[in-house]
Amino acid sequence: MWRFMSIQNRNELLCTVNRISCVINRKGCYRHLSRTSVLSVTDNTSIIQQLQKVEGGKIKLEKFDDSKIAVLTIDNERIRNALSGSMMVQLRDAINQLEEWKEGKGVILIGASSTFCSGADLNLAKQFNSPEHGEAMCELMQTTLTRLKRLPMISLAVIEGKALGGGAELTTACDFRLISKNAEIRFVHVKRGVTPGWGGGSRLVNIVGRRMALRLLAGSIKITAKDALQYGLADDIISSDQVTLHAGMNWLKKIIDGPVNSIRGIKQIVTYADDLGTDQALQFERSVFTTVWGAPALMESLETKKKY
Ligand SMILES: CC[C@@H](C(=O)O)C(=O)SCCNC(=O)CCNC(=O)[C@H](O)C(C)(C)COP(=O)(O)OP(=O)(O)OC[C@H]1O[C@@H](n2cnc3c(N)ncnc32)[C@H](O)[C@@H]1OP(=O)(O)O
Repeated sequence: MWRFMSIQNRNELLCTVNRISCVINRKGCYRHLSRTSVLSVTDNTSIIQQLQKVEGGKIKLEKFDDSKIAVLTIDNERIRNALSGSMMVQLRDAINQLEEWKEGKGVILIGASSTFCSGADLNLAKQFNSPEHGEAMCELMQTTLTRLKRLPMISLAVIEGKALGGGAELTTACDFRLISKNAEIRFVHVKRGVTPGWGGGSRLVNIVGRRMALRLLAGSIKITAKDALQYGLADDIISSDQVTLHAGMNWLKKIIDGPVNSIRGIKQIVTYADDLGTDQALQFERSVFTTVWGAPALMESLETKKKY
């Protein structure tokens, strides 16, 4: 449960989200005071260490200081960018780094080698098939993806090729989705006799609504680019003559053109509104506003008549 706590002083706002306490400062940056699990207190450390031993592939994080956009690449070409155990842990570590990147305004999630992600590595599912392993993997992935969704920068999934099972779930952890003309998203979980477990089921309801989510999940319906746009799952289609990463960068740059404090503040306001009741969200919005009102970006724009 989210709990607004107090304005520390004019410069800092202290709040807690479940067991995570964070402080938001005048620059719109936040830092965690503690990083315990968002969703569970179960100590799954040893199981996560076992999962981590299922190696293969990598998660690459690049931060571009000029555009203030980071690119997270899912790279496990041999098995169509399926996530090995070590990649799940690397994804968590990359989110740690992004939380510390105070200048960042945007983040792109993309797959290497012209495809997005074919879900969890099925070899991992074969080796670690107990409910305890399922619980530990879900906790790791849900916590990581919840933190991705709540980053104070705007996130975009750029989908080329296939996003299947857990791969489809990953796309739902981003604020926006761009999909290339021939790409496909499919929640294939029922075909494997399972359900979503990385938080994608719950997030899908928020994105497309309850009835459409039921259809897409239970029916394991193949979602083309055109369908995704029509269902509100994608925000735009990338035409075949465009390089997908460039198209994603250009699309995102238009949204994050404003000053860093405003962009990060807005993302946090929207995140809180999404997770809190209206009263708390309004209170939080007011509190973030006090960190930008009278701050250098506004004063400079008043002084020089500059518009961002
Ligand atoms: C919580 C998430 C979790 C869940 O609970 O649901 C999951 O995500 S489970 C995984 C769900 N995903 C799938 O079921 C996708 C399975 N893969 C495919 O359907 C196809 O491979 C593909 C992704 C459509 C690509 O087809 P194609 O281009 O024809 O290539 P191949 O089929 O020949 O695949 C090449 C190579 O990759 C291996 N592969 C693909 N996906 C996975 C995966 N998820 N885990 C492990 N390995 C995967 C595939 O077996 C081939 O290997 P080789 O036979 O050794 O060449």
